[in-house]
Amino acid sequence: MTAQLATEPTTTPTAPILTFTGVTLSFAGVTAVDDVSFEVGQRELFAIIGPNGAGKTSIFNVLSGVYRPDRGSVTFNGTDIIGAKPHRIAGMGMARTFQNIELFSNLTVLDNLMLGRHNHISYGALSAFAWLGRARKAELAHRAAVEDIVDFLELEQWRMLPVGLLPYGVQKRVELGRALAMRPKLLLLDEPVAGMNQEETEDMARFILDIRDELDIPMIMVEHDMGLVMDLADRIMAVDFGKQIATGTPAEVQNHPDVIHAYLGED
Ligand SMILES: Nc1ncnc2c1ncn2[C@@H]1O[C@H](COP(=O)(O)OP(=O)(O)OP(=O)(O)O)[C@@H](O)[C@H]1O
Repeated sequence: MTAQLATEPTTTPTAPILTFTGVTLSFAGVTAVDDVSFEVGQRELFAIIGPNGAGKTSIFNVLSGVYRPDRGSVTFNGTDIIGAKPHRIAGMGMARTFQNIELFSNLTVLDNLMLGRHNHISYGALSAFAWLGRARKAELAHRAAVEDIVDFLELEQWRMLPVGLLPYGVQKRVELGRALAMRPKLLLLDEPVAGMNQEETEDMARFILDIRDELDIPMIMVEHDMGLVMDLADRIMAVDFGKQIATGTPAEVQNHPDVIHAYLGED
């Protein structure tokens, strides 16, 4: 991996990249997130688990600025982000993949990845005209960064093909690539292996670990595949009916009586 994919420095090496403190979010009559608190370290793969309707997507939507919580605070890289618009939070370096693939299916892999660079392309039409050389140089740098991602995620054979023609598992990988193209300081993965077969799941697991260990990008992952979560996550938070019921290492969370109860519905 070349320097093209390296992220800019974060606040201090030991400060958490994200703090989520006492957050509550309600929709008419439903408390989707109920006084939830957690922190994510700068090299951490943090997973959020819980049964359907537990509040996982709502937590992601608070993080990425889609919903403003009723109470609580959220800081990202040392900055309070409550009330910030999604594009601003994305511009600060929080990238997200979605449960349902959100790519331009008739554009090629390379073009979809270039769109991920969008928030780093800082020259406007006028400055591009006045500083054509600089703009060209920037364009070349963006192309090089995208080619790095193609190598990293082993997408070479598909790079010039329209995304809509690719197998499902490869499309999910391209979506991950588009998030990486933003040079994120934090990556939110929403069910990264949902709908994948065994082989695709194993490939994705390998890439997620490489992102943490080689690119040093912290991640928050929502995932229903318990085997994957237990294998990959450094720490896990379990939620049920909007409440946080356990937070700890995979072994701690897996054996927690409230987690077993939430999943099995019995003691
Ligand atoms: N926009 C909304 N309007 C009303 N209620 C909502 C809205 N979004 C979520 N909810 C409710 O909040 C609760 C939490 O939903 P959420 O989608 O966050 O759960 P989840 O853990 O992500 O579930 P799943 O695993 O099925 O994706 C549910 O009761 C849901 O019906």
